[in-house]
Amino acid sequence: MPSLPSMPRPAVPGPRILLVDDDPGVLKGLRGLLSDEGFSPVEARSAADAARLLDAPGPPPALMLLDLRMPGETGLELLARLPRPLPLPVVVLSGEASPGEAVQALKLGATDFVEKPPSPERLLTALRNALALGELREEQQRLREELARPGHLVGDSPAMEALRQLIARVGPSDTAILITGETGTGKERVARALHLASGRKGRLVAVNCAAIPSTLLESELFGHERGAFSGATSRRLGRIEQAHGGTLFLDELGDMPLELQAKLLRVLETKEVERLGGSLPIEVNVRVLAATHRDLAQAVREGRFRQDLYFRLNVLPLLLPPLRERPEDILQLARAFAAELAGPRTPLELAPGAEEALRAWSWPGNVRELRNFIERQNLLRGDGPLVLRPEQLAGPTPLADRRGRLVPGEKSYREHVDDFERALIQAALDEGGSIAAAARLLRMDRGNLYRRAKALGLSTP
Ligand SMILES: Nc1ncnc2c1ncn2[C@@H]1O[C@H](COP(=O)(O)OP(=O)(O)OP(=O)(O)O)[C@@H](O)[C@H]1O
Repeated sequence: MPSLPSMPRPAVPGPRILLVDDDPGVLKGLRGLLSDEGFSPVEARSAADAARLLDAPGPPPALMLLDLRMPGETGLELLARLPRPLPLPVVVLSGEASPGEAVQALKLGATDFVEKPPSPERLLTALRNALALGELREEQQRLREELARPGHLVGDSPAMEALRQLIARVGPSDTAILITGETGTGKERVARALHLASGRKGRLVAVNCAAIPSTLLESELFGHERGAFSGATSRRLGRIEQAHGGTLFLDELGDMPLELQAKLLRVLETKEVERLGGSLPIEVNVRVLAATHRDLAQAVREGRFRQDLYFRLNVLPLLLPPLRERPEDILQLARAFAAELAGPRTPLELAPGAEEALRAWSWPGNVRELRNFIERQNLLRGDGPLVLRPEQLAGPTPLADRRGRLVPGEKSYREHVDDFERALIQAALDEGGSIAAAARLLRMDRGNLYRRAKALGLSTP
């Protein structure tokens, strides 16, 4: 076969750089330098011209190189009136006489400044760094928006991909679903995603069966008529009725007392609920989602969980793997939490070894622990960048070491207190073997202990 003559490949246009300078000589020099380096320069002879170009429809240039001293509106004035966050990264060009103005420009959001006349190496380095930072910020903004979407699950690991597909498939059905997985793996978030995928018009009503004392759980779920028991001064709708037309999410179902399990099974089978003290069953249309970090099959064998309810809920089991089994998700989640907590203008930086340390850490509190970790580092950074370092991942201070040497600035007062509290609660959980026993050991309210343990990233027995 005759070979085709080779066609010249069309050049891919490089990033568009908006050059703003009133001096035609400077513009000419910059244009030559940047074109040779593969950029596509766009020129403006005044701040007003630049503002017009930025207002034009279509995506803005990738970066603006802005002279500060110009007749009419100055570079600083232009910078000050641009929307926040800045629509593009800005590097300023400042004459030697204007270091104060350069500092002012940085305060107004410019990424860097280069003195005039610029050395080509310095200028190109500044442009490349600013472009890289701009890309990072865009990525942060995208992650932040993703995380803010209710029910959105961050993570591209095969396990998360499979989970997303499963949610899309089973979300729209009315089948009850049991979501299992260690503490903090995202069970509640998955429940939210399932509710959104269901298209049901009603609300998602969540009940945490471990946080509500068992004596109150029944009236919380089923509601009561006036006078049903002492203190029932008026009729109250239970959570099951509140979820009518929507989804009832029973979190920590493994902690539901056996008698209530029987009542719940009846609701699932008859689609009716009876308020405490009421005489008539009320029809309800609810989709039930349940979650637990316990091994329910084991609980069934031990007689702590009803087998019939387990079978009824386990038609579509959905298992969330622990974070340590999907290390590909760790960095992506960390970046999403950083974008959420520190804002898109403070990208997450990783010191050498940090990525390895993040992947190597066992994350016993899973995604919640990772989020708490990023939140802590964000609080500690003050005005500085959000940098993760391997040594920040050293485990909680053991109780016995709490009188160890203090390293200046290493940890805040709050972090020391959290470390101490974490170790104390962990010790009580180890000793007691259950939330109730640990709460007794610490003479603490059970619900309160449960919430503190969660907040500190501990898994509860
Ligand atoms: N894939 C994910 N993407 C984004 N955020 C997540 C993801 N998984 C978990 N999270 C976040 O991590 C935190 C813990 O998640 P969640 O409360 O859903 O866990 P859980 O498994 O229900 O925990 P528990 O068993 O302790 O009740 C929440 O802030 C949640 O938004």
